[in-house]
Amino acid sequence: MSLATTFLGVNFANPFMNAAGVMCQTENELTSLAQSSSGSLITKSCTSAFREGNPEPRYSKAPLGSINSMGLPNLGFDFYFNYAKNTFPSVNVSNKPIFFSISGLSLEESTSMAQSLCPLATEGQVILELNLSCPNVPGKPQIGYDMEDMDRYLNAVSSVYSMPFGVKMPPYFDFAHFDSAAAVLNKYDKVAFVTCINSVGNGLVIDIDSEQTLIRPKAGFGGIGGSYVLPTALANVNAFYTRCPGKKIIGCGGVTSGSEAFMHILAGASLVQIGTQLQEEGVGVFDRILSELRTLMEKKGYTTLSDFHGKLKTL
Ligand SMILES: O=C(O)c1[nH]c(=O)[nH]c(=O)c1Cl
Repeated sequence: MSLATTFLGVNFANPFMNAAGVMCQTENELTSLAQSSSGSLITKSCTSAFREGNPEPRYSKAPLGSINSMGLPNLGFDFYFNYAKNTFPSVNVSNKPIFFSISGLSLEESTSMAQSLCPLATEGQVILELNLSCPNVPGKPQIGYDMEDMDRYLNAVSSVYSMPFGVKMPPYFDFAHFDSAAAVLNKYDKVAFVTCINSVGNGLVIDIDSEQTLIRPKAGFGGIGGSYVLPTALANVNAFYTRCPGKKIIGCGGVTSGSEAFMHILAGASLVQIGTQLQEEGVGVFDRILSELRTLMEKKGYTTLSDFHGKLKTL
């Protein structure tokens, strides 16, 4: 029985990692992930400069998951670059790969960061996940919901970034949108993986006792994560898995146990990101879900992920 896998020519001890944004903003959080049982980790989506983010409370647990409107708080590109280049190698006891998330507030900012990151990628130190789906920066619509904008971003980043990279996509809810988003992604061979999904944008969770919203920013509107989004996450994983045959899929959304991880892999995910459940449970979630997935595979007679990867059966 092995949960090891190869992704973009890199070896992973297991398919699990954090979702960008969760437990990955500070050095301590990143090092805690580096020394956890995860197979890899990803840095908080960064902008060129330090960002305070939205007023708190900006994250809340909710009955079936979470709501957040963090507003892209991060320590700035240089911090994460230096972490990945200098600090991470010294704390990376299990030699796990590290992903690097960027989310500029403009095409120029994202392109500039990608260009600066490229040398580290060519040295095999990082894998870029370009975030096209932050729902929480007031006045900045999600790039992934504007096909022409997404095309322009991918064209610009591809022209300065010489290595394979991936994109973090928003959830789509219509076959026409799966088709048009996949058509844009398939124009770019350098887009080697697609991470589905980011939080389901601009939900509203209400506390019936206080009759208030749970978070302060944007009148309480925020990205929804956790069990609420599992069916949408699985659908997006499978929709892009079938529409982008030359690309790998990373699944994100609603993974709280080995069962949901199994579903994501069955739907086509090669790696699996954990967000809300990691935020609520801590890094022990990786040990638990690894054990649960092993037990489930044993029960079904599978010994490797490829035994069931992408093998979802339809009726
Ligand atoms: O508010 C955030 O920082 C945030 N929150 C999300 O749920 N997804 C994102 O991509 C980002 Cl960038």
